[in-house]
Amino acid sequence: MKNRETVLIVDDDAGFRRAWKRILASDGFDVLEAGTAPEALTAFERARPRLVVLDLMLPPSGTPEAGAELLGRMLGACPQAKVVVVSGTGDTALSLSLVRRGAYDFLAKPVDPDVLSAVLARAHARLVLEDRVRDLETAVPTEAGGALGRSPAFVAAKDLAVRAAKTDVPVLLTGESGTGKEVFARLVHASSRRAREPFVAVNCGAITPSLLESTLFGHKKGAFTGATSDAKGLFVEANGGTLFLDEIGDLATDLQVKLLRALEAQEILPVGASKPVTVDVRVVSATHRPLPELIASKAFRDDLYWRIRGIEIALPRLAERSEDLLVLSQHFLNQARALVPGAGAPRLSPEARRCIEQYPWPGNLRELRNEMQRALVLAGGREEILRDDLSPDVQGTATPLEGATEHDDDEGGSLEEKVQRLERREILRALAETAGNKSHAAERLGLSRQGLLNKMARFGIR
Ligand SMILES: Nc1ncnc2c1ncn2[C@@H]1O[C@H](COP(=O)(O)OP(=O)(O)OP(=O)(O)O)[C@@H](O)[C@H]1O
Repeated sequence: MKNRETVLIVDDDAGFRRAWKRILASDGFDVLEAGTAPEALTAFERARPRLVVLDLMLPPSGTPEAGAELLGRMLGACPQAKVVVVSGTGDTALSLSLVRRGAYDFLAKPVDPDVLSAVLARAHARLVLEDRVRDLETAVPTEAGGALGRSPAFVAAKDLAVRAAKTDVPVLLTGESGTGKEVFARLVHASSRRAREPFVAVNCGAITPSLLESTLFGHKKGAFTGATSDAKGLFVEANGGTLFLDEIGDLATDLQVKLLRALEAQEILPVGASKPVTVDVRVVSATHRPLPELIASKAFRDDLYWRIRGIEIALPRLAERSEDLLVLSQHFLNQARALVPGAGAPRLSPEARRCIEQYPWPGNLRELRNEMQRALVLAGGREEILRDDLSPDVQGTATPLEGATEHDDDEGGSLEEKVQRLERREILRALAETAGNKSHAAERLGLSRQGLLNKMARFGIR
C-alpha cells in the first residue's frame, strides 16, 4: 500500500525514531524525523506534513509546555493536521488536555508498534474523508442555466422567470450591470418549450445602428456597399427559439420602429428586400437603464416599451442577496480553478468571508467573479484564500477578527520571503486605509509614489 502521505516523527531519542520510522515506512508512509523543537518546526514548515507523531518532552527546554506550544503552532499553521501526542505514562491529564485543544490522539510510552500503526492508519483515513467532504462541499452544483442563489429576492425573480418561460410572452429583464440578466435570459429559454431551438443574443449597444439593422433583419445581396451576398439576420437564425436583445435601451429610435413592427407582425423585412419574412421568435430584452426615464426624454418609444415588457423581471443587486454571497464566491472560485493551473480546492478564510460580506459589490456578480479569479491567482496555489488576497477595496474597512492569526507571519519560508510578505501586507493595508489613493499610501509608507507603483507591480497588486 502506498499512502503518499508524509508523517513527521518528533522525538529526541534517535532509537525510537528509527523504530517508528521502520513501522510507518512499511505501512506505506513517507517519513520525516526531527529530534528537537526547532528542528520539528522547520521540518513542519518546509514539508507541511498532515500527520505528526509528537513527543512532548523535547530539547532544548525538555518541558511538556514547550511540546504543547509546538502543537499549537503546528495546528495554527495547518488546522487539518493530525498530531498524535506521545507522553510519559504519568502525563495522561496533560495529554487529554491537548486532545481537547486539537491533538488527534495520544499514546503513552512505551508505544506499542501495532497501536501506533492503527492510530496513524485511522488518522490517515480521517484525512482522506475530510478531503472528500471538502471536495464535495466546494463542488457546488450548478443549477439550470447556472443561476445560483437562495436569497428571497433572487428566488422570487427566478420563479417568475420560470413561470414566464412557459408562455410566449415577451420578457424584459431589468437590473444593474452584472446582476445576471444574460444568465436569466438563458434560463427563460432553457425552461421554455423552445429549449431545443436556438438561443441567439445580441448587444444592441455594441453595434452601430446601420449595421444593427442588417444584423437583426438580414439583407439582400447588393442592398448596400459590401453586401456581396444575402444574409439571414439574427431573427431568422433564432427562428423557433429565443432572441435576446441585450441593452435594448441603447437602440436607435428608427430601429425601435422597425423592431416594433417586427414584433407585432411576427415578420421582418431584410434590408433591400421587397417581401417580408415570417418568423416565430420569442424575444427577451434586457436593460440596465431605466426605460421610463428614457421614454420621458423621448429616447425610447413607449409603444415598444409596452410591447417588450410583457413580464418585467427586476434582478436584485448583489448587495440585496447577502445570503448568496458566500455560495456565489465559492462557485466563482471553483470556476476560476480552470483558469489557474495548479490551483487546489480553494476555500475562504473567516477573515476573507467577513470582507466579502461587508463590501457592497457595486459591480454585482461580474465584480465578484473577477475578484475571486484575482484572489485565486494571488493565492498562488495556497488553498485558503486570505484577506490579503482580496483587492484593497474589498478588504476595505472590515475590522479584523479578534485573535485572528492571518497576519501572524508564521507561514515559513526564507527571511527574504517573509520580508516580502510583510511588505505586501503593509502596502495592501496602506492602500485600504487611504481608499486606494496611491500618493497618500506612498506617503504613509515613506515611499515615493513611483517606488510604491514599482512594488505594487512586483507584488501583483492592482
Ligand atoms: N445566479 C447566478 N449564479 C451563478 N453565476 C451567475 C449568476 N448570475 C450571473 N452569474 C455570472 O455573473 C456574471 C455576470 O452575469 P451576466 O453577464 O448575466 O450579467 P448582466 O446583468 O447580463 O451584465 P451586463 O448588464 O453588464 O451585460 C457572468 O459571469 C454570469 O455567468
